[in-house]
Amino acid sequence: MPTDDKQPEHADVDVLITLLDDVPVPAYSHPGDAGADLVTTVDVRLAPGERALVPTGVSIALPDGYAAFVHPRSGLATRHGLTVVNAPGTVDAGYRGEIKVTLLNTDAHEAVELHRGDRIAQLVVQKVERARFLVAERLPGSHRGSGGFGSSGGWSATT
Ligand SMILES: O=c1ccn([C@H]2C[C@H](O)[C@@H](COP(=O)(O)OP(=O)(O)OP(=O)(O)O)O2)c(=O)[nH]1
Ligand SMILES: [Mg+2]
Repeated sequence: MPTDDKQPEHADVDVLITLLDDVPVPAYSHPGDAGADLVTTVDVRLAPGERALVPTGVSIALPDGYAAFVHPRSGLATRHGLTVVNAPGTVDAGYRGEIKVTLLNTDAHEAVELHRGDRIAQLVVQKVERARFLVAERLPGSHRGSGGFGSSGGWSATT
């Protein structure tokens, strides 16, 4: 079993990983962090409004009952408007391909330049429930009912 100094001393789950490139094992920056950072293996330049599918050089085998979610990094989002189009991207337990990140430059004016090795997103490993969907004639009542999409107010935007 490969080991890495940066791996947390106490982990909740072991996840097998293969490194498809010369990249670091995804690491948590601080104890207690939820997301382990993923890097890009390529240089990318995203024009305003442009998106790209960016390889990370890692593939993983999650245990059954887990999924991993590809989240944006808040610093890149705040400073450059860089986000993950499908945030959070879902990595299924059965997926053995390379994890990729669909980055989007939401900035209206500035291009974003990323270089090989830059940390571009973070991977959150979580337990997930699988549901059995049971078709019913009608659903049990609830306080919310069918209200949604701003039904609780607190919305000052006008169109
Ligand atoms: O940000 C992401 C999202 C997904 N994936 C990989 C892992 C995931 O298990 C697979 C499929 O993702 P998803 O189910 O979201 O995509 P889809 O468009 O429904 O494709 P598929 O028909 O293959 O399920 O793609 C990534 O590498 N990065
Ligand atoms: Mg799918």
